[in-house]
Amino acid sequence: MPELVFFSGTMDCGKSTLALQIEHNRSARGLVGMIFTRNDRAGEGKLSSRLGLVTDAVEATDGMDLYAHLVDHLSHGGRADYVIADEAQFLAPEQIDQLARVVDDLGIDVYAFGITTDFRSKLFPGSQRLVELADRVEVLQVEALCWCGARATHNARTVGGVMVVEGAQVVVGDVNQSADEVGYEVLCRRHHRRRMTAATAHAAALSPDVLPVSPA
Ligand SMILES: Nc1ncnc2c1ncn2[C@@H]1O[C@H](COP(=O)(O)OP(=O)(O)O)[C@@H](O)[C@H]1O
Ligand SMILES: Cc1cn([C@H]2C[C@H](O)[C@@H](COP(=O)(O)O)O2)c(=O)[nH]c1=O
Repeated sequence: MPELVFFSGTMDCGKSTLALQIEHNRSARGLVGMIFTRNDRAGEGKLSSRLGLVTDAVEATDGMDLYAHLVDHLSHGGRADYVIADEAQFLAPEQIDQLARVVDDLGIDVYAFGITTDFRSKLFPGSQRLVELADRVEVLQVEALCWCGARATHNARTVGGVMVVEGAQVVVGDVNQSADEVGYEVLCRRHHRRRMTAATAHAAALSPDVLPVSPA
């Protein structure tokens, strides 16, 4: 049975790498995929991983009907044995419905990859719809870690290393950004709730308030 599978996890846990591996393994066996992406850091129409691999993809723009795109492709003699959708959190809920229709009406497997929640721990609309519709939700096996060593479950947005909680839901960016840039850091829930990033934890550890005081 064809499936809609949602591979989810925090930022930097290997989702795009897995998407590229699935693409590689299938194309090595002569299968042909249709790859969608949206707002990849490498630029429009790219699916990239931090391991340095990148492939061309179809940019899923606002209002684009992904089901109609597939039907048009197939009816013009194109082939699609499976579909990959990376950065699926950025897709509109209607586009997730269209991907479900690809599975049900065209009998094609769809593998979607994305982060579930934003920097405020709120579901992205596209991810919410995937959780609602997917046949399976798979959490990636490679755990991203919080600075404290616990499993990272949340995405923090940072400015100069300090966690922020105001701003637009969508701001394309990366982890390990330099000091003044807007960036992201993955944290465990405890430290996300306390807004404690690696930089602020380090600063607190250096503060005289928390240093052990030797008796005079
Ligand atoms: N220099 C490196 N050496 C080995 N693994 C790396 C290196 N850089 C990144 N990675 C791996 O790549 C993962 C990020 O992969 P990526 O597919 O870009 O993540 P995602 O799409 O989930 O944001 C990291 O969690 C890590 O496992
Ligand atoms: C938490 C969060 C993330 N984003 C952006 C930042 C990146 O461009 C992508 C995630 O990409 P990755 O391959 O999973 O690292 O999402 C955002 O726009 N808003 C957020 O709240």
